Amino acid sequence: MGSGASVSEVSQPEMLEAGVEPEPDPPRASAPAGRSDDTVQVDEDVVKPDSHTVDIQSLKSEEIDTQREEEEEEEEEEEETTQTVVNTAVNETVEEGEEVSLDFESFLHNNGTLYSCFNHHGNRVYVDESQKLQPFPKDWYSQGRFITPNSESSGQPQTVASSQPAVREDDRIGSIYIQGRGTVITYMFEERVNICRFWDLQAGVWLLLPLQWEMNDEFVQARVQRVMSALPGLVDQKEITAALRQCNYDPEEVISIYLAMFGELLLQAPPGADHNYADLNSFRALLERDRVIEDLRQKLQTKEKEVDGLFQKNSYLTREVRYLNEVVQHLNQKLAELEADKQEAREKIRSLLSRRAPAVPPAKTIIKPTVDPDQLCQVSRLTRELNVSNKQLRSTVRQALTDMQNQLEQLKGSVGKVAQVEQEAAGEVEELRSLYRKEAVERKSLYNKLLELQGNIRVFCRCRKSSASNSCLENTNDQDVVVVQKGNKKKFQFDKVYPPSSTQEEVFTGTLPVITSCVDGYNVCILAYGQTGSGKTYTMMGPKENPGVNIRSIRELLRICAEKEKVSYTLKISMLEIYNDSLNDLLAKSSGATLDIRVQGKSVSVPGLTQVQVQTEADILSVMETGEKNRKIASTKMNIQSSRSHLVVALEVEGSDEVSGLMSRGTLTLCDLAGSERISKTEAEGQRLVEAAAINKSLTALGQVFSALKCNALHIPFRNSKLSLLLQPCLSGDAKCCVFVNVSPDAKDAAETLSTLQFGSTIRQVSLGKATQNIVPNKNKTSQVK
Ligand SMILES: Nc1ncnc2c1ncn2[C@@H]1O[C@H](COP(=O)(O)OP(=O)(O)OP(=O)(O)O)[C@@H](O)[C@H]1O
Repeated sequence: MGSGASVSEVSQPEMLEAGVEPEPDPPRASAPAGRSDDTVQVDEDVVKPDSHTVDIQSLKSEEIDTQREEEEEEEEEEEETTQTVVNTAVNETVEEGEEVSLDFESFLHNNGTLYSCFNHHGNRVYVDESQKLQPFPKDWYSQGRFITPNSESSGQPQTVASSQPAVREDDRIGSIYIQGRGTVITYMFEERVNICRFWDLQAGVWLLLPLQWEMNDEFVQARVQRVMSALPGLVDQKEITAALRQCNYDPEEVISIYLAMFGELLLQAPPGADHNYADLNSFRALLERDRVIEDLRQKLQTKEKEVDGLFQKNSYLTREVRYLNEVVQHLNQKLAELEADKQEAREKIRSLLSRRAPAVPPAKTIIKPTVDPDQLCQVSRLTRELNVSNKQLRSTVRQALTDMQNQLEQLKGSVGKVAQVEQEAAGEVEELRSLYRKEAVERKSLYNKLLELQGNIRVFCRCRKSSASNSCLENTNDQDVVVVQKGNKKKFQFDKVYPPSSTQEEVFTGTLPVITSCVDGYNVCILAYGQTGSGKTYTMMGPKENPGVNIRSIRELLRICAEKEKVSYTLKISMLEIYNDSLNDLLAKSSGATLDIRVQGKSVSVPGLTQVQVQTEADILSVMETGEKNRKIASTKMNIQSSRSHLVVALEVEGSDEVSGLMSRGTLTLCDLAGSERISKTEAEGQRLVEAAAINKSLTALGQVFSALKCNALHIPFRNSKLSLLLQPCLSGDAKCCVFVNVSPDAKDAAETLSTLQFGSTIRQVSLGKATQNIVPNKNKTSQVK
């Protein structure tokens, strides 16, 4: 709209950008900040031809007609009313932050005089020759015309009606019902700079429609849904609405922009579809990190393949060398044999020659040769042949030796090259590994930051199933639960509210993120709080055929451990119960010995507590079964009910990373608290009274710890009970905690339900300090993260 619109038009986008919802009160008309002179001082500079209100009149001409009729009916009061308007306009002073709407116009009288006018709350005044404000006379409407900048430039004078800009076909006029405000008329301007606005009857101007209101509009909702269905990874409806505004409510344009920015990542729903990222930038950074890690992993795989190829080539060449060595050896052997043959032949010749030349008889004695000349010829031929073959053999062997030597030299050269390439590849692999380690650590820290943003303590409310027709719970939705007690209603908010119809699987899903953290080396605790019979044991342990959080979280933990091939994990389980403020080891071979808690600095331990090393789910189930059995035997012996004690199952997870050489140690503590109940209500006596008092004392101490954490007290009273002391590592700085507050929907339990929800509400306001990872370098490994 025009510059005559109120200051609220300027301030609204700032509110929307900051994600602040405006007050539901209708905006009041006021002067724009820094333009307080608009109210009274009318000088030539300020009073310019302007028709900012005219388009409004065209849209709402009926309203103006009605207004005029009313004015005629009140003709007697006209003088007085107009005078009041003038006085108001003249005397109006602008307080800081107050809004005034003034619309400036020029009126050309048929007598040729141009008057500066302005309109305040539907009342028009003009500036007369002596620069004084006068009420605009009614008969002047037929004695002149209002001039707009357009009509001036074209030189075509216009009537009041014809100066109103037409509403284009593409522009959309609608209405929306806003609670506390009624139905407001909305208008979506086609120009990109202008966004959804509504007509404020009171202020008489078009105001920006707050983003939150706009999200209620069916037209906008349909487009938001279109974007969300095309991009399941995009979950922030406010962001989508803002993007739609920027794209002139064109969902296809929004989809193509997001796809161009984030690729196909947004085509898949984020892990945990009910997950709402508090900080979309963290989510994007996380996705970006994942992409980098994936690239690095692929690079690492390529390099490893290259190294494998080189190793294969190397072993092939080694085999070749070995074969050639064998050939050389064989040829040497043959040469030796030939030498021996040659020697033998020589011997033979020598013997033949000696036989040919016998002892010389005395002179003149003619001795007939004893050797047959044919034989001799044969021998000499043989000798010649032998000599020739000997020469050939020598040259063949010499040639073969030279060839082999050459081949050996070549092989030596390529082996050297292979070694060099291998060395280079090993260096690259090491570099990639260190990058991978760095990225993995960074990813973990980002994941952890995400959890920190969501809060290190998450509180869930689970409503038990009920057969009673009277329910004290109503209006439950995803995060809110309302308790009705004696006609009074009280609403509580939690990270998630599980209605009676929720399944064990759905309830477990809420705890998934913290289980991943336990494997990464954080102390993690899941505990159930609530009155007796509200479903704590059902939530934590559950029946065998439909197990609860305990078994499911252990299963998930084992699955994550198995997934990490390069990390070897050692798991140890312990089980204890706290009855009447004393600790009983449920896995001890011999019963009876009570345990104590030792505190050293920040570490809390139970000396003498049995820890059993486990590997599989079956191992864990069998250990837990033993613990449960021991708990029952002990409770029967002492004539107590097992549910009158707190049960604490702790699973210690120690990981050793082969690649990074780092050691991590996290603990998953699963705690089924004894039922909170009022002694007066149960009318407990004797042993039962002592138990109830001990339970209440320990739960009160736990409540005091949460209250102290809530107000960041310097002293946190962990030592007030064994329960709170034992849970100290799960509730102080370096832990992540999920608390289930279990409630009964029965009307008769309304008081207990209310107090349980109040307890849960206190916990929800606690934010633990920054969680720290229990990671140390593995002493057996030399490599560490740099
Ligand atoms: N969500 C549920 N669906 C079906 N049955 C349930 C549910 N929650 C609780 N129950 C049933 O209600 C009864 C009481 O539940 P449970 O023993 O878990 O209560 P509890 O809070 O652990 O009590 P206590 O403090 O005495 O140990 C059990 O029979 C259990 O099977």
